[in-house]
Amino acid sequence: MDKVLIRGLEINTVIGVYDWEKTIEQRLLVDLDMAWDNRQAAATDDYQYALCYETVSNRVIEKITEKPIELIETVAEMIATTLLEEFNVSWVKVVVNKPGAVKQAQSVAVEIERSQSASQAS
Ligand SMILES: Nc1nc2c(c(=O)[nH]1)N=C([C@H](O)[C@@H](O)CO)CN2
Repeated sequence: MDKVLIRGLEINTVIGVYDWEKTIEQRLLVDLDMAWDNRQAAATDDYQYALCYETVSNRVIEKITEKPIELIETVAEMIATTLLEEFNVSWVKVVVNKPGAVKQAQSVAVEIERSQSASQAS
C-alpha cells in the first residue's frame, strides 16, 4: 500500500485535563501515515494527483488549535476524521505524542488507525 507520511508535526495548543493546563499552550508532536495511491502523481509528475503533505499539515494544525481540548485521544480522533472526510484518504494511522506530559518519560502517546469503512463505527 502506498502512503504519504508526516513525521513530528509540531502543534502548540491548549491541551490537558488539569486546570493549570487550560491556561498555557503545550507542544504535541503528530505522526501521520495516510494511504494514498502515489502512482498517478509519479507517472504524470503532476501535483494535482498528489496528497499534499503541506496542505494536510496546515489543515491539521488549524483544526487542532481551534479550541482547547482535554485528551490527546480526542486530538487523534479529530485528525483522523479530518483526513477521512476532507482529504478522502481511505486509511490513516495517527500518533499523537505529548512529550512534556510525564517528567520521567521521553514522551507519552496514543495511536489510532481509522478507515473509511470503519469511520462511522463505535
Ligand atoms: N490517556 C490519557 N491520559 C492522560 C491524558 C490524556 O490526554 N490521555 N492527559 C493527562 C494530563 O493532561 C497530563 O498530560 C498532564 O501532564 C493525564 N493523563
